[in-house]
Amino acid sequence: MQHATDIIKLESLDQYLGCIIANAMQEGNQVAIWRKPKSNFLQVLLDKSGITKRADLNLEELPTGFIVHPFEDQEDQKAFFLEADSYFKIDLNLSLVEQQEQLELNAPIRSSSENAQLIRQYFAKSLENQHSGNLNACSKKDFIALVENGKQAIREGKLNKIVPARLKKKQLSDKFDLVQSIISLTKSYPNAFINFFHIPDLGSWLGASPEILIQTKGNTFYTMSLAGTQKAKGDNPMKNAAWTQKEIEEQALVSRYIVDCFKKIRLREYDEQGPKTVIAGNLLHLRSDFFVDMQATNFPQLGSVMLKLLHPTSAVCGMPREKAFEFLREYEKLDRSLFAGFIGPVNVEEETSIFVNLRTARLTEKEALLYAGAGVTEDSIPEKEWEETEMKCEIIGKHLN
Ligand SMILES: C=C(O[C@@H]1C=C(C(=O)O)C=C[C@H]1O)C(=O)O
Repeated sequence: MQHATDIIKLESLDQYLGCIIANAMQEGNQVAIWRKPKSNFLQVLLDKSGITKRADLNLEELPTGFIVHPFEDQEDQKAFFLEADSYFKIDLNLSLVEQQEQLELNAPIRSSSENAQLIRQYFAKSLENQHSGNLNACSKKDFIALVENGKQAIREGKLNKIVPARLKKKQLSDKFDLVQSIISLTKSYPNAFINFFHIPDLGSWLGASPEILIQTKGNTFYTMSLAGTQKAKGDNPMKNAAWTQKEIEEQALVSRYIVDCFKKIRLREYDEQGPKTVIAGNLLHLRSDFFVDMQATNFPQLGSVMLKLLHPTSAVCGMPREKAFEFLREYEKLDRSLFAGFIGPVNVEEETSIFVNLRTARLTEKEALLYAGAGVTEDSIPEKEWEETEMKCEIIGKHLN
């Protein structure tokens, strides 16, 4: 660690963060930066090995790190894993000087605009050679046809629910500054999991996920079912929210899916709370919370067991899962890549918090790729599902300037 006194030479937290990210990229390191919901800390983890590692999903046995798993099941049943060669956190409520003892600065000091330029150079130039699947933005007409197709499959009894997704592209302006985007996301979405990660082989992703896939902390296991979407309106959007039967059913299907996973492993003692209305950016969702005491139920590895059973949940894929997956492969044709996969810190400060990779953007030198899906049931109105994906894309899109 370089002497903390150098930190005094920095003007702001933004400049500090820029120095850390730019340097990590320049050195070929993998980096993950996140801010957990309702937290004041930006957590920073660097893997300096230069190797893109893969790890088993036995979370309890993993060292401190950050896990990244694509939407699609992996043949080797492993995930990408950044191992913490360096880990520290920044208190967003304190000045740099007040916390200099806790911070690292192994980076040359550059101005914020130099950092922004440098960071951008390390975003992928083009994705064409990294992808076998479709990387085209989806038109409104095509998405509506896809939703109609899904409704038809539901009417024919092939599916109960399907979650088609689409890709939207947004040009990045010359003044795009990753650090400004990260900071503005942390300020705008206090309830979200704000994340940025850069893995040279996988690219650079920035997101604000509202959805925990699994969390373990002490003896408590937690998961949630999150579905049903409407725009937050008025001064007191939570109070004004009224849910239709379509949304209530859509969310209930996700809860049922979670309970079915518990049943598979004969876990009977869990605490289910909700559903209640929650806010994510300018959207409202319905959410139920599930808690399990891992000690009382004698399930110390519940985090790993449930991770393997839950992903992909019917909130991002559909139900029944296999049929929904086949449907998406045939009709959606999108290479979802890491979108709707899972990401998050593993065994960091004795806690594992893995989120569904939603409300996310893949950053390339010139443009951002935004991904969003919408839960379709028999009663879906295709035009409204399109609008829902537009709003979901905007959650990240409007912070990329
Ligand atoms: C698929 C997405 O979100 C999921 C789908 C939702 C829905 O269909 O209403 C709501 C929350 C998420 O579980 C997305 O953000 O792209």
